[in-house]
Amino acid sequence: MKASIERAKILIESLPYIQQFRHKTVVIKYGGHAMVDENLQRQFALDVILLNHIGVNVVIVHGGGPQINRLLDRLEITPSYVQGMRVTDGETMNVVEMVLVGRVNKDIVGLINHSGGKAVGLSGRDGDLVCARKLQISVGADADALAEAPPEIIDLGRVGEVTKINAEVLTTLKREDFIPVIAPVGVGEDGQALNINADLVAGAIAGALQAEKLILLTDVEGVKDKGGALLRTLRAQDLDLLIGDGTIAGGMIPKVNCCRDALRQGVHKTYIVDGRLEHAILLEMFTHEGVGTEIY
Ligand SMILES: Nc1ncnc2c1ncn2[C@@H]1O[C@H](COP(=O)(O)OP(=O)(O)O)[C@@H](O)[C@H]1O
Ligand SMILES: CC(=O)N[C@@H](CCC(=O)OP(=O)(O)O)C(=O)O
Repeated sequence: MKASIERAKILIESLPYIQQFRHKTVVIKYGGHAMVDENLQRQFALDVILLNHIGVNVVIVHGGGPQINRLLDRLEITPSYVQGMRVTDGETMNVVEMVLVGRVNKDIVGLINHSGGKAVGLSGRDGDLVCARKLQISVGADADALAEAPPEIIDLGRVGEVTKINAEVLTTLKREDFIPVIAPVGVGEDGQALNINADLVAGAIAGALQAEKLILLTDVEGVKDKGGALLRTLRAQDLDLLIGDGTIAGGMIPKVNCCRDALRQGVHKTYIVDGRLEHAILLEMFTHEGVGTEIY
């Protein structure tokens, strides 16, 4: 009986959070590195279903970088990245779309539905949900180079940046209480597929939906300082300094930038959380201490 009363108390402790998040939109980015094993994937699906059942509008955007690399490896294609973005030629684009839309997306949808939820899989090409243009990045001259050397424009191939989110398809799904699961492949101006970093898609969708929260699940406890200590909070205006001095690097750069953009677009709160933690989403949303790093 004592244990049952304790369980009831825990449920009651969640009440303020349930009241706070009911009817609010929460966008969760499920990174490829966070899809560690079947047990964790099941816990992720259960967290999402619970949120949906208590009236939270959950939208999932997933990645799948490591999963793409496994197939590229079998095809003997060597992946390459510039500033955390995959260089994507035509053949690589086919693999990206096959893996993200055909495999990873369907696995997540299958898991949620098999566990009692109602998920629908989409890519950014469905209903022109994620419109994009070709991304061109410039790599500045480094500190040792001549000051007048112009920055080099790098062509990443079929890599996109989001230009517009057509959210009608998401509002239609929401009316029937479906959980959208979105693969980060966008539609270019020529109607062709563009490969977009999943963090950037999640941020843009959170902005378009004016989400209450954007939660990025990854494979570290959160953003760390130079000494490797977890930063529980981080001001958006301090990000450039930390990127400039190399404290924030690699795949963490698009993550923090997408949190900053999302905040600018009106998203209320943004978090970078360790997806390797069981029930990471519930811990972040339903505990006073929270987990991971909040960027505000
Ligand atoms: N300051 C930092 N704090 C934490 N992680 C960092 C930092 N700078 C760079 N990283 C790296 O960013 C990685 C997360 O990015 P990425 O591997 O692209 O994740 P995902 O696959 O989840 O999108 C971490 O595993 C870590 O190696
Ligand atoms: C342009 C670009 O880099 N696209 C990413 C899309 C998948 C992704 O972002 O997956 P994670 O979140 O698991 O890293 C890629 O091709 O890997």
